[in-house]
Amino acid sequence: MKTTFVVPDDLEPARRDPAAPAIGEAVPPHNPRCHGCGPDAENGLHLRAVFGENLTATATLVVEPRFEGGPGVIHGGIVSTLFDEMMGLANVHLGVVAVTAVLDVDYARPIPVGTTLRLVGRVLGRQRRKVYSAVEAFDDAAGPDAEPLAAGHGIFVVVDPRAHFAATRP
Ligand SMILES: CCCCCCCC(=O)SCCNC(=O)CCNC(=O)[C@H](O)C(C)(C)COP(=O)(O)OP(=O)(O)OC[C@H]1O[C@@H](n2cnc3c(N)ncnc32)[C@H](O)[C@@H]1OP(=O)(O)O
Repeated sequence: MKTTFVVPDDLEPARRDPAAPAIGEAVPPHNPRCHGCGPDAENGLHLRAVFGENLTATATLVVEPRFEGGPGVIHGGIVSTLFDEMMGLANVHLGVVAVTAVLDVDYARPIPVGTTLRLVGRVLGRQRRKVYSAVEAFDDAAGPDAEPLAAGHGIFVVVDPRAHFAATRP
């Protein structure tokens, strides 16, 4: 991976919220209409992630023809959306609401339509209100030791959801 994103070396450890659903359980959608994970989003991605060990969240997704960008390959904006969402879902381990401030994506390989992606989001650590997270996308058919097809990083900022969405919540 060739990203220039810098993860600070003085991150504070992130702690799992004891009230979060157990490891192995589904990550609940944070908004039923969310384009990434919402079951009610008409044309959404409908990501269904599961909580994993070490502050991870994992999901699989088939790259459908409607996700095409270049001929026969996934649109880069879809990868960005998947990455934003998977890191956001991993952050649910922490029991906070954190919105994306920075999203960095390293598109390492073309991803053909029809690929089953295995997506793994992970919380790296915290710095005050900032949550640093990372994400990788693998070809699920390529086995556990395969290199990622794409990888990303994010900085999420913890907000008070009532105040943050006060003006926009329907
Ligand atoms: C609800 C869960 C959803 C999960 C999945 C989906 C995630 C999403 O897609 S969220 C939607 C996209 N994101 C947004 O709409 C956010 C829009 N931006 C904002 O609302 C604001 O800029 C916000 C909240 C990120 C930061 O504003 P504010 O609350 O005033 O924070 P502020 O005090 O400026 O900064 C807090 C810290 O974050 C840092 N920070 C803020 N923005 C950035 C940035 N762009 N780059 C780097 N650092 C940043 C600040 O430097 C500060 O760090 P430090 O502690 O080191 O001083």
